[in-house]
Amino acid sequence: MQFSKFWNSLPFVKPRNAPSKATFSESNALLAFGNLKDEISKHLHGPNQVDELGVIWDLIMQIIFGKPMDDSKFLMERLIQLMATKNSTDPEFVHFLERILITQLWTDITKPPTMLANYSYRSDDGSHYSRLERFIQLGKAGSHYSRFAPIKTPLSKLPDATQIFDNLMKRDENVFKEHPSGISATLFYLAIIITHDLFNSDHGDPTINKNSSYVDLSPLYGRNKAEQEKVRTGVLGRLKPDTFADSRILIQPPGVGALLILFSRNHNYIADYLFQNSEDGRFKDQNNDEQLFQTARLINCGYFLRIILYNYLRTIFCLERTQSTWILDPTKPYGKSFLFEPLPTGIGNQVSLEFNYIYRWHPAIAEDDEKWINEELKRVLKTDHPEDIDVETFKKRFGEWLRNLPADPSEWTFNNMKRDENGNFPNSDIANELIKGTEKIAGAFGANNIPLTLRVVEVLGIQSARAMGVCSLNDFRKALNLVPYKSFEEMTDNNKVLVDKLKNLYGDINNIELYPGLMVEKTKPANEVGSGGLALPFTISRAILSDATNLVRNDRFFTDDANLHNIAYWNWKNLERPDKIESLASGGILHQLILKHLPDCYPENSAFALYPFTIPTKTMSNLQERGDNLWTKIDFNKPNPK
Ligand code: HEM
Ligand SMILES: [Ca+2]
Repeated sequence: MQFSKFWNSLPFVKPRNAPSKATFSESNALLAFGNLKDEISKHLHGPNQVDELGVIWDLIMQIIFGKPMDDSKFLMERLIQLMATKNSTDPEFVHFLERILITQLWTDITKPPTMLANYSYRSDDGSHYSRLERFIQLGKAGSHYSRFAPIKTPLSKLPDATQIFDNLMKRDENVFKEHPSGISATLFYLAIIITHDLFNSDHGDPTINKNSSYVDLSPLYGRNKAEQEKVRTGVLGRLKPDTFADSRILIQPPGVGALLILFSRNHNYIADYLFQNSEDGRFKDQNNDEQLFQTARLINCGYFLRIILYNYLRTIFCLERTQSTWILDPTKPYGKSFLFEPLPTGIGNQVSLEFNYIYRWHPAIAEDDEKWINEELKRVLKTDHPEDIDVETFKKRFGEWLRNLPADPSEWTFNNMKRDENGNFPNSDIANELIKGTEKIAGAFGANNIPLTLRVVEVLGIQSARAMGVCSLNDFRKALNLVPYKSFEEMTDNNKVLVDKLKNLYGDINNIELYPGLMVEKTKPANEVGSGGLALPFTISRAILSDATNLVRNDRFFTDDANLHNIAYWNWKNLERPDKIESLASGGILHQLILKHLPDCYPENSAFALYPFTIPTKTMSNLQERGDNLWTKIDFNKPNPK
């Protein structure tokens, strides 16, 4: 309970120096408390006075500071005795004590309830994540996007979307700008899995998100029952070999599919392990496909989250340059305390339109991947010039291509990789894509670094945003409680060329649309601990943290229901390597999947396994910054799996 609310609820306290209005200072609060204690003691008489005051005071402190109660002291019982004896002589005082007691009892139980006895697994389509009957659809696949920011300034006389792309966003030929913090393409392969988990806009109605609003590995497991059934074997909770559900991954650079296959293999490893080792014997029954599948999925999603927190976010914060293994963990419980309401967990989530645009990170595409995508798009869109295709033809041909894929995803392939007789891709093919991804430097954020071949995708994005009434960059900033930009100069860090272009296209700083604005605004300084890992555009760098916190904290399978029973007492150390390897990883987890599921492809101490999200030369210089000798224990050579 908030202190000020509690304070105002007290019936007779008129402290000296108490704050008169909503303003609050801790010293005033303490003074006021002194007064409260005096006031209470006036109502206590006889030999037990001091003792009784102690009982009441302990209870008040427990309510306010959320301290656990030592029930061996029988506080509750003694308070009841006190109330019973005083009721006839001092009813007002007893009324006050009752209020304290009832307040404590009432706040003990979370309202509305945050855990239910059923639905302990992730549903196939993201329904039933919120435990409130009214909200069981929240974030379900096929829902509308939510909207984050209201439109305060109507946008007017907007330039043609192609003009915006060509002037502000297009990567000029042979002018690839490298990422200033040495981030590798592999970091963005993970980012692509995250974004394809959260966003899947319906071409027919872009206000609809065909995916669930939860980080639940839907690229692997599918977005509904039909998709999920296609990737499952129906036996012992296993997935089909090296199979994933989201066909959109097939036109991504092959490293994205390779990374997703690590999670596919990880699922089967977990399911097999549970079947063979379940401590409480719950998987004894060989027909128990469903329970094994669901439990393995919960655990696999747990690995996904851990990799996001311990590898991805740490690299984004540029923490590898320090000896600290700190992570920002949005799942932490924060209970009742002095000044704060408990911070809810597991309440459900629905991603917004605006965040779909916040996460379009096409400037980061590596130079070599750009070439690859261009060839893919030529094939998929049946044209020699994907950059010139119009939006309607793009939707039509992309749709056709998706529909013509084999119905069974275990027959899909990418980058011409061949499955063996068991249906698996060769370890070395998967490893090589990840290794190449770590070798490739990503593109820098900021203006004019989006591959030309994605022109139609960008034009479609800008046009859809207009049709749906997405707000301006400044309105978005206001909604996030960031000061709006006052001038083009401020927004671009005085980049004259950009200022001129923006003036010509938009006229007024408040007229700049959200998405083009995000792609053009100034970026955070590179290589600085805090946010310099990704060196994102200012507004994006702030927004993704709010979004990530909500996504993770509001997912009950990462919080309230992430209990040991639901995951069959899985030991998270299961995939750990020997201590001497773990001590090289700065707390990272991803190497555990790489080394386990791609055996004999990497030396155990390879920078490519331990730090896949920065190019190896950069990993070396980052680690050297730490001031210890960790870097000397790491093998920076490119592995050569066969
Ligand atoms: C590396 C190569 C990439 C390719 C070939 C690619 C391709 C595409 C395509 C074709 C679309 C339009 C999809 C549609 O309208 O159906 C799209 C949208 C999108 N892309 Fe990318 N992209 C790439 C990288 C990235 C990266 C690195 C991110 C961010 C981490 C990203 C985030 C998004 C998002 C959020 C959308 C909107 C999705 C939706 O609304 O359904 N993409 N991308
Ligand atoms: Ca999802």
